[in-house]
Amino acid sequence: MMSGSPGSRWTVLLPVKPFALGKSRLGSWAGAARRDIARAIFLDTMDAILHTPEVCRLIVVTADPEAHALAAGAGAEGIHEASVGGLNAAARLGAAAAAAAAAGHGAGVRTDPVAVVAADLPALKPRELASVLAEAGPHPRAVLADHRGHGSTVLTAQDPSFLLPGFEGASRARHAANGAYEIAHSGVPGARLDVDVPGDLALAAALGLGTHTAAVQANLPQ
Ligand SMILES: Nc1nc2c(ncn2[C@@H]2O[C@H](COP(=O)(O)OP(=O)(O)OP(=O)(O)O)[C@@H](O)[C@H]2O)c(=O)[nH]1
Ligand SMILES: C=C(OP(=O)(O)O)C(=O)O
Repeated sequence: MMSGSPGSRWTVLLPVKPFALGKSRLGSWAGAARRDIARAIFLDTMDAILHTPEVCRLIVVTADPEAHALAAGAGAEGIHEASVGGLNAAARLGAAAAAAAAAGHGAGVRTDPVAVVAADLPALKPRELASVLAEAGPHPRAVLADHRGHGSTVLTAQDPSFLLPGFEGASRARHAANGAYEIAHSGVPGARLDVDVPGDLALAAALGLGTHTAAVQANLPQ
């Protein structure tokens, strides 16, 4: 749980859409439970990040008061998003806060690297995130492709001022074209498995869901 040890140096930005709006593509299958699924997936993603020793700071960026309360209860920080302006705008808000914190420490103080992590990774394991961050570390910017190879689930930057988020659509190619090093895909399936459609949840279940998502999923049509 965010040890603050000498090896823990990453700031993770975790943007999440209000639970009542997010994961709309699960709606026709999950019905009234869609909100519960969105919340559970966020909680499992956040738990995995908080149990990653290399992470010293977690900033949740959201317009949802419930997500803020859950983040605070878990020991994370929150940044309020005044309007739901998309993932890139939320990532930029978080990166600006991380950059401001670094500036506040004065000249010559090392800037901690930042990683934006998608909040829809219910099979993410701390050892996977640790491995992704270790590989990303030497590169100015780095990207992890999602399980389809089309989108991105993690984007990192050594300097938060140069995160340059280009999520949405074919974001893996966009991030790579914009200079981000492509992180190797082997051994981190949970870090790549963003849940967009019902079939993704079955794929995530095969990898091992976090406890919150597993509990909600048990009451849904299989
Ligand atoms: N803070 C914030 N997070 C966002 C926003 N849009 C998307 N996200 C988050 O970015 C991640 C990837 O987004 P999507 O896959 O589009 O997720 P989603 O919008 O919940 O799903 P759909 O409604 O099915 O498109 C998810 O963890 C979302 O919660 C936004 O406007 N603000
Ligand atoms: C926002 C993105 O993903 P999704 O496919 O989950 O919408 C993305 O991969 O850039």
